Amino acid sequence: MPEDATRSDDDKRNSGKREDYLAWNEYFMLVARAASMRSKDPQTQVGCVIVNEDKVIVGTGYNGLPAGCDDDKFPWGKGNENPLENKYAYVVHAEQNAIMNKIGGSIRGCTLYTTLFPCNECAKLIVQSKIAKIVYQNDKEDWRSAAARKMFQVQNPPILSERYEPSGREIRISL
Ligand SMILES: O=c1ccn([C@H]2C[C@H](O)[C@@H](COP(=O)(O)O)O2)c(=O)[nH]1
Repeated sequence: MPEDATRSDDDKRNSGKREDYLAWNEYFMLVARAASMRSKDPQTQVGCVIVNEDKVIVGTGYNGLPAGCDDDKFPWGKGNENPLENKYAYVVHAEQNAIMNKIGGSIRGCTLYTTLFPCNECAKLIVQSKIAKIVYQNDKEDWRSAAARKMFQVQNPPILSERYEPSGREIRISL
């Protein structure tokens, strides 16, 4: 029997590659979005992915408490007069976690995908790590992101930042 006779008609017609695969930007932003879903912050969930020049993910993170700090015992609010009772005193930012969690050595030249444009504190670490480019989804456009942009722009070469262009693709995943 010829080998071809064992293949279904569908197989024979579909001899090319799939065309609706995720684009790289969609893929990395989707992973950043998935990471953000681990956050316990009731207001703002941020996810971040660091990708090297070979398009390999070398770090991921989301905003959460430092190791050993119980999610149920530390505050998640932000309106308390006592700074010790606000989340800001404790939360590690998504970008900070992704940088801290990176596998391997240097992340020089990597691209950082984040669901929220980095604040000034994250920007300091991004600059020091020699990350080359930021792809972001949302921007609070406050003084913190302005300070971050200022630090990115004075680098030589500047750290590029690009707003993620939504593709319009909808993904429904049952877990
Ligand atoms: O670059 C950033 C900026 C902020 N975050 C985290 C820190 C907090 O958990 C939230 C911000 O909370 P708001 O209630 O919106 O002020 O986002 C981050 O991970 N990365």
